[in-house]
Amino acid sequence: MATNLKNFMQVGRKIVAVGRNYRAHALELGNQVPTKPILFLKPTSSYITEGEKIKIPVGCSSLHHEVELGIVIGKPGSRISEQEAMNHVAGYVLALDMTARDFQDEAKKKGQPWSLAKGFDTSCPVSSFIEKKSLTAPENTRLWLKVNDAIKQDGNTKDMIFSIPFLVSYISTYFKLEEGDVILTGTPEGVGPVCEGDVIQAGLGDIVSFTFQVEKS
Ligand SMILES: O=C([O-])CC(=O)C(=O)O
Ligand SMILES: [Mg+2]
Repeated sequence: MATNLKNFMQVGRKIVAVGRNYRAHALELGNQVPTKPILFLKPTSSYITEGEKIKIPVGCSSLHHEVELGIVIGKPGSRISEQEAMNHVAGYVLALDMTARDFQDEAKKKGQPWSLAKGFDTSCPVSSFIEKKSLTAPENTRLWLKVNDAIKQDGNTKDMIFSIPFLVSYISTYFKLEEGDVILTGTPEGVGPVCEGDVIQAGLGDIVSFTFQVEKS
């Protein structure tokens, strides 16, 4: 099994994201706490890395930050059991699931998909690949995010509703998981808007942090 996927962004063919996997975040946006995972896809063309800028999509008036733990798949599989799930994980990535909240609200009202709200260019800023052994407690790690030095999100992966092994198993029941694919595990509470010129910093425990600036399209 490949354990080093430094090039996961080139190798992986999909980003499967989980919505409302933290109770407090589901509630802060007036949504129900889910009883099974809510899944959506982001295209891999939405990846950016440090040095590139987050671009506010044309017509968006409420671009929200969502800091998330990403799981990088190393060993492919379908219908992976929860017991086997961690053997399919090659490592992790710190990610932002940037969300055009006004687009999402409109889509929700009209029963339309979230593809535009969640999948526009630059909507998935990521850190470099984190080796599995570097994150010893993925189920109990701090996730934080600051905008212009003010703390906005300060959560912990222990508050996930659905665990990492459960998500790998559940997702692989429907989507075959392949090398380099990324699962975004949802965001803790404290999401909010960013504007042109804002600076977003985020971190995962004391393992990795990154900085991204926001600009107009
Ligand atoms: O847009 C949302 O609230 C759903 C989502 O991505 C999350 O919970 O991370
Ligand atoms: Mg999200």
